[in-house]
Formats: sequence, structure tokens, C-alpha cells
Amino acid sequence: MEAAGAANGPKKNDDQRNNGAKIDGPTNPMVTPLLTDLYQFTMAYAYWKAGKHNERAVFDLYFRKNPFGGEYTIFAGLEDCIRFVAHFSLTEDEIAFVRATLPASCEDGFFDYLQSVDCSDIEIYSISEGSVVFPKIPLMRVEGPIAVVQLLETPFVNLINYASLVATNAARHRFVAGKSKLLLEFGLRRAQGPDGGISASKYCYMGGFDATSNVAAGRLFGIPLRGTHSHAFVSSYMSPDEILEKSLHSHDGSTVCEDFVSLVQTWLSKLKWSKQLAGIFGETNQSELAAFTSYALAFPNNFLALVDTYDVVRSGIPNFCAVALALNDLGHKALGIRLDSGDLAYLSCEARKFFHSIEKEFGVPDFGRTSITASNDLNEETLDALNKQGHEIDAFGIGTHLVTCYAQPALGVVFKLVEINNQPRIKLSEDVSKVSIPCKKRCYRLYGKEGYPLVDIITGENEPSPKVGERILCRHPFNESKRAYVVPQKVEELLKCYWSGNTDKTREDLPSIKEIRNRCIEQLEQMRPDHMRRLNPTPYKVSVSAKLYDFIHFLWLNEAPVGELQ
Ligand SMILES: Nc1ncnc2c1ncn2[C@@H]1O[C@H](COP(=O)(O)OP(=O)(O)OP(=O)(O)O)[C@@H](O)[C@H]1O
Ligand SMILES: O=P(O)(O)OC[C@H]1O[C@H](OP(=O)(O)OP(=O)(O)O)[C@H](O)[C@@H]1O
Ligand SMILES: O=C(O)c1cccnc1
Ligand SMILES: [Mg+2]
Repeated sequence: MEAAGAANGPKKNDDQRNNGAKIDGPTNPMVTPLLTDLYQFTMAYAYWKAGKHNERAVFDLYFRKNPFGGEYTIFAGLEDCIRFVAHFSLTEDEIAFVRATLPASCEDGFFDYLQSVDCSDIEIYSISEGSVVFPKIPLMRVEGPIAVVQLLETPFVNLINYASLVATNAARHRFVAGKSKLLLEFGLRRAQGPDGGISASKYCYMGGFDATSNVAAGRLFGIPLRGTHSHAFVSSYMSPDEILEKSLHSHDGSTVCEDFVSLVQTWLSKLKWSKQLAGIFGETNQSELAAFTSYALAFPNNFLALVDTYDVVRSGIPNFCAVALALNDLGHKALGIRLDSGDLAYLSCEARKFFHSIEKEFGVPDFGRTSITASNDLNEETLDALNKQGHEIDAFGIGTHLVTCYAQPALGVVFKLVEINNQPRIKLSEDVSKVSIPCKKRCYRLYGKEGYPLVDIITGENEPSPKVGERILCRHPFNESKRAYVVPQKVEELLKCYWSGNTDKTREDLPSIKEIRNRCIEQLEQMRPDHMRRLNPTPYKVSVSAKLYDFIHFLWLNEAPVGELQ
């Protein structure tokens, strides 16, 4: 058998560039050509054996249903796919492993072919990362020698699936929390392994979170890092006597308070006997006070205290305030508190009242606005419930439900063959939603008069594009009666070239994570509100052109055998 793969041109894996910019390898070193399903290699062998491996195939990557009962999804993971193809090449060791894995009858020529395999003959058209996307629309269109494109299927689906799911989850949490709240991702300890944790931090930021507690993700992606302290820090203190170094410089460095611990005690008794706060608390927990004081000595300009270790109202809040007021005497501004248990709505309102009383009674400007962070098993529902009850929380720390995508653990991303050797292919199913849309296609987003996206339309590759001001018929791909004329006010082509192998075709730049996040936030803001609401959202319309509709149904009839009744 002849091995034809070597004709693929020189490998470019050493210094991959995109419009001059170097493309790094995959973020996770486990992302290699072996991170695929065995059947991709067995099919590659069978294609090769049949002399079919270089037949030109087009695959679409898409999903069928939006997650979390919603009507939108955030597309994420593209950059990691491009990094993967840019460096795609099997090492000798990897080929030896594949050889040892496949049946001994597999011919040597196949393994010579595997040595030559790279992505220099692959073209990838994709929707931009961070875009709002919908079911059935190809998110990526991957074209190239069939054996190579199949090897990409599993890693691509893997890289897109969780990234898009968790970015969507983050966007949904942001939607419920509101624009003005600070959203902190605290999920690393509960994520599905190290890669789950790193990916969650990256894609939650993309989906609209403000910061993460995950230090490695902060370093890798430049995501802002934020954090408070834990109950262990509070309960590790037994009494104020443990604090030996008690001096603290004022904010401007001009004076030194030699005994900050006493200053805190003075403020605590002032609070206890104050007009407004009298009777709210008596003796606070002194070990908690010691922990707060010690933390303030370590971070006088970033003092944030976890106030629920012993009793939020009778101990945590007054103790925090005593330390914050002592800091204030020295010109330092405390950041705030974190609540991690109990009724977060009620406790946040109690804390706010306390802060306002202090601002009024002691004339400390802005003390009433001291920040309140809440955490503890938060999710979309609890955020929604808190909003309905009314609360005074400024920041939410969210872990488990966010990063594990507790409400829906997978997005059903698929990768389907739509054309081979210029011949359109279709996959039929009893379930209409699973019938694939054949042909190499183009996709457009059509905007209406009010500036909202109205409909996405898929056309054949060679059809003329929709034009601004020109009426176009948009048809549901599978339901004959569902169709509408649209006169778009703006037309946006969705699939853009992100990889063109070793051709000179211009490629889109890979934007920074911040730019992707901005795109995501902007696009979400542009959506019509009824598509976004949590309860019974209106589905966004995804359609095909009249020509593509006719072709799908012609091919469907052609491929489906006619049954015989007896
Ligand atoms: N006002 C509220 N409305 C609705 N849900 C709330 C409200 N306040 C807190 N919650 C949620 O209720 C749940 C309380 O959980 P749980 O009873 O396990 O915690 P807890 O007893 O308060 O604290 P701990 O985790 O220390 O045991 C959490 O999921 C929290 O997010
Ligand atoms: O609740 P999540 O959304 O996952 O957010 C992260 C949680 O992790 C931390 O405590 P941990 O859960 O480790 O301990 P605790 O709940 O017992 O305090 C933190 O205090 C949060 O409660
Ligand atoms: O910084 C925090 O408060 C934090 C970080 C991770 C998990 N829980 C809380
Ligand atoms: Mg917890």
C-alpha cells in the first residue's frame, strides 16, 4: 500500500505563527494527538488502507440544545483548538504506542503516514470566541484530509464542550447577579481535577466573572486574583495575648500607633456603649477579635474579615467594625466582610444597618458602604432568591455550582461530516433534531430595526450573502410551516478563517482573554431581553435559506430508504 501522506508539505510545528504572531502550544500539556478516542485512529487506518485518507472532508462542530434550560450559549475554547492544530504532530513514541495498540496486521505504511501528519492542509472557519451562539449553527467548520480531521474530532469537542458550558454558566450567574455586583470564582477545590479548575477559572472570567481565587489561573491567563481568608485563620487564634507585634504605621507613614490591639479594644467598648448600637451585642468572641486584629496588622489596606465563625451579629460584625474603626484612625480603609453561612439576605441587611449607624454616629465617611461579600453554595437560584428578598451584598464568591456546572454537566457538542469530495452528506435520525445539515455552509446573523439580532441564517457556501435592506426568506431547517421574511438592518458573517494551514489566506487574530470577555459582555447586552430571561425564555430563531432548505429535504428523501408495509 502506498503512503500518500508525505505529500502534505513541510511541517510548521516549531514556530507557528498567525499573521506574524507566534501561536503557543496548548495550555494543558495533556492535549496531544493521543487525547482522542481510539476509533479515530482505527478509522484513520481504514481510510488509509482504502486509499481514502486524503479525501477532502468538511465537518461542522455544533450543539443541539442550549444548556441550563436557557436559550443562549457562550462559545468558548477556540483558542485552545487553534493552539492544538498549530502544533499537531505525532512523536515517534506516540506513533509507537498507536502501533502497539492497533492490531498487528496493520501495515507499516500507515505508521510512516502518521509521521507526516500535521494540520498544514486543514482550514478552520469559526465563530469568534466569546460570541453568543445558538443550536445547529456551525460554531466551527473544519476542512481537510478526512483522516486528519477525524483525529481532531475528539480533542476539539473536548476543548469546546466544557469551556462553552462553564462560560455560559458564568454568564447566567452574571445575568442574575446584575452588572454592578463583583463576581468571584472560588471553585478550584471543588472542580473536576486540576484541568477542570484551571479551565473553570479561565472560562468563568470569559463569561463575565471579575476575578478568581485560583493563583495558577491568575498567572497563566492574567485573570485578576481576589480572596479573603478562611474559618481556619479565625479559629487558629485563642486570645489577643497572642499578638506580640502590636504597632502599626498610619497610612501616610507620619505616625506610629504603638498598641493597635488596645486601640481596637477602645473602639469595641465605644461601639458597645454607643447610642445607636446599644443592646445589639454584649461580649464578643475575643479569639475572633484577635484573628481580625492580627489580619489587619498584616494587611492594613486590604482588611476583609470572615465574620461568621462564631456569631455574625453578636460577634463577627462588631469585631470587624472595631478593627475597621481603629484602622480608620490611622488613615487605613477596611475593605469589608464576608458572610459564609446563615440567611445571607438577612445578615447582609443587618450588617449594612450596623455600618450605616457607625457612619452616622462616629462621622466616618463612606463607612455605610463597606463591602459585603457572600458565599456558601450559591447558584443561579439562590442569587435569584436573594434578589427577590432584597439584600445588601456587593460581591458573591461562587464555587461548586459554578465550576462543576451542577445544573447541567455537559453541553452536547457534536462534530459531523457534512461534505466529502465536494459531495454533501447528511446524517438521518428518527429524532428530527438530530438530522445534520449537509453541505459546506456560511452563516450570518441578521439584525433588526431595534438593533437586536433577529435570526441566524445558514446558506450554502456559494449562495449570495444576505444584504442590508433586502428581504430574505428564513426557513426553519426541518419544519415546513415555520418561515419568515426578514429585512436585515445589519448583516454579520459569523464563520471567519482562524486557521488556513500553510496557505497565505488571511486569518483572524487570536484576541486576548480580556477582549474575548468584552465581546461576550457586549453581545449579551445586545440580546433581546425575552431571549435572556430565566423562566420560559423565547427561543432565538435559527434558520436556513430557501435553497438550502430544499436541498436538505431533497437529500433526506434521497438517502432515506422507502419502507414497505405488508
Ligand atoms: N436568604 C436566602 N435565601 C435563599 N437561600 C439562601 C439565603 N441565605 C442563604 N441561602 C442558601 O441556603 C443554603 C444554606 O445552606 P446550609 O444550611 O448548608 O448552610 P449554613 O447552615 O447556613 O452554613 P454552613 O455551610 O456553615 O453549614 C446555602 O445554599 C445558601 O446559599
Ligand atoms: O460554597 P461554594 O460555592 O463551593 O464556594 C466556596 C466555598 O469554599 C469555602 O469553604 P468550604 O466550602 O471549603 O468550607 P465550608 O463551606 O464548610 O465553610 C468558602 O467558604 C465557600 O463556602
Ligand atoms: O478567598 C476566599 O474567600 C475563598 C477562596 C476559595 C474558596 N472559598 C473562599
Ligand atoms: Mg461551603
